[in-house]
Amino acid sequence: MNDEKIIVPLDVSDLESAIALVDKLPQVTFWKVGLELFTSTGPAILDVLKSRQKRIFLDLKFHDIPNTVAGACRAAAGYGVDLLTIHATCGKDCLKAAVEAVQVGAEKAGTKPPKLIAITVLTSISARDLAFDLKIPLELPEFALEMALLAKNAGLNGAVCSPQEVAQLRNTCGENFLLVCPGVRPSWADKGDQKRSLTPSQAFQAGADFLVIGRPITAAADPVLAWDKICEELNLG
Ligand SMILES: O=c1ccn([C@@H]2O[C@H](COP(=O)(O)O)[C@@H](O)[C@H]2O)c(=O)[nH]1
Repeated sequence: MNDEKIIVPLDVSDLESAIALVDKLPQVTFWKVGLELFTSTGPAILDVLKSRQKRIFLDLKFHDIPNTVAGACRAAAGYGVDLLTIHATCGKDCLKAAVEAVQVGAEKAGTKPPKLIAITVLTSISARDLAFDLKIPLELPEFALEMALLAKNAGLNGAVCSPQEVAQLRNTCGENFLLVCPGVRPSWADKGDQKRSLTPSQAFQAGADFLVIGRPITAAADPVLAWDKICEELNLG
């Protein structure tokens, strides 16, 4: 295991702040670009990250009808990013269309297709939210597993899941299915809106391939110190 397994989100609203964060943390090799930054500033940040030889997780969480999602996936695959997200709850037809679309988009742009990974159940959703607000009749771990299997059977490369479900998904979906865990919190960090979290070492031990850790680092008084503390706790060099 090494520190390239920790992905840090650039959850800021403008390009200047994003670049400042990237420059403040040169140790970070894998950055996540999500809805806030991409919606406010477009793809410019992707070129900045590529020019600094960073890996990119484009976390746009597509969720729409198959034709629309396929179009978005074709476009996103052309950016030459490493990871791309879609919600598993788009359904089987949509997931299959997305799998084909990333290949087509990447080929047209002459780039490597991104690994397409499906959101199972957002880490900000509790078991109570799922049952009482979303009216899903399955227990949360079972629903997360069903979403991961739907994605796997549709040909996706992996899933995004909470560290609390990662062991079960690893056991069922196998070693080659990529499992990326947000909702990770060191014992000293505030949980914020994350409702199903574990610590970084617990998440890796449970079988995560990659962790997404944002505010414990980016909102810390000293982000470099917070990053070093997490790496130290994980014995990473
Ligand atoms: O289920 C999900 C899917 C994506 N995310 C994203 O991960 C980061 C987490 O940031 P923190 O500051 O560590 O909470 C954020 O960009 C989310 O959009 C998630 O949290 N849960």
